[in-house]
Amino acid sequence: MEVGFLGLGIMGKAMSMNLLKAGFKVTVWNRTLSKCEELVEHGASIGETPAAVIKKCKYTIAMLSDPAAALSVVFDKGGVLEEICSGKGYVDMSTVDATTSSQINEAITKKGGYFLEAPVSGSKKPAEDGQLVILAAGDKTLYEEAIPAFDVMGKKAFYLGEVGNGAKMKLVVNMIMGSMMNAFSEGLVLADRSGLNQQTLLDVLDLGAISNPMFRLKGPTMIEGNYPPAFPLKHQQKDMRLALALGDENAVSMPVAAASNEAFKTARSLGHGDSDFSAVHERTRDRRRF
Ligand SMILES: NC(=O)C1=CN([C@@H]2O[C@H](COP(=O)(O)OP(=O)(O)OC[C@H]3O[C@@H](n4cnc5c(N)ncnc54)[C@H](OP(=O)(O)O)[C@@H]3O)[C@@H](O)[C@H]2O)C=CC1
Ligand SMILES: O=CCCC(=O)O
Repeated sequence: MEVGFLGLGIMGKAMSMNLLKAGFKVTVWNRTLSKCEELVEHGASIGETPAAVIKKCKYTIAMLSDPAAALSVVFDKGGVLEEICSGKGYVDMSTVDATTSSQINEAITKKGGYFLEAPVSGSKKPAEDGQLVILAAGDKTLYEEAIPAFDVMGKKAFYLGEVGNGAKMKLVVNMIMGSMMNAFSEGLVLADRSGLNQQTLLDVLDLGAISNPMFRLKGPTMIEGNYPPAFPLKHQQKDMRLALALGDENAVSMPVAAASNEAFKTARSLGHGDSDFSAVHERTRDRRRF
């Protein structure tokens, strides 16, 4: 199957590589062209613009940083809308808000194309291992046609109904994750400052009811003060911001998420935006501030 792929960041690179390895013919595009090289070495072709990729492929997947990027790739010059037409499917797997997804859906369907949003749970390693959890919503036919690709990229795909539901589910999940990360970070600092061994705290947590893969994976590197980017902090803060906006729309009070968003914003302002989101720990343990 011939598939287009737009956006070769941490996630897009791993996901498109898996498609190539599984035998898909993949045409890639990335704003920074040099990121296409490794994919080309593994057999991918390059499209010069998003429009060129759409023209060549029946199905195109996008994995872009945020709503501004997702909209730009569709609506700007050389964008998806220039070539999308009847019989072509566009699957946006970026984490965006429901309004952005709906705008893209409307524009694509107006031109005869069909659209699916399909944000994912799971980070760099699950993307490399084809173990993502896919939260799809939108055109049911396109969902069914995308299953062979979803089976390569993920371990489970959910179909959640109308466009917007995938985006909302993803934001709820990441809002919980971001709040958990802040509580975890505060716990590590509290243990340390009150004279406890942080590794022992990790061992205790791992044996109890709140044991989870995130604490297990991030705990040791947070203790070391090491934050190699798997999920960039700037994207986690974007997700907290979008989740809080969803809370506003639905009059849901979320003081824990709001405080976590402030912590991520502070960490961004301290220069940790491109580090892993666990670098919010640098803000928590900064003695000059707290
Ligand atoms: N990393 C993770 O663990 C996870 C991330 N996500 C979500 O997936 C998406 C991608 O994440 P990730 O791969 O980590 O992010 P990266 O920052 O590594 O990659 C972002 C991609 O978006 C492109 N991009 C950014 N702005 C623009 C623009 N204006 N026009 C065109 N392209 C643009 C970048 O191009 P360029 O190379 O030129 O900068 C790059 O290809 C995000 O929505 C994120 O929230 C979801 C699950 C897990
Ligand atoms: O959006 C990023 C999610 C990261 C994860 O699920 O581990």
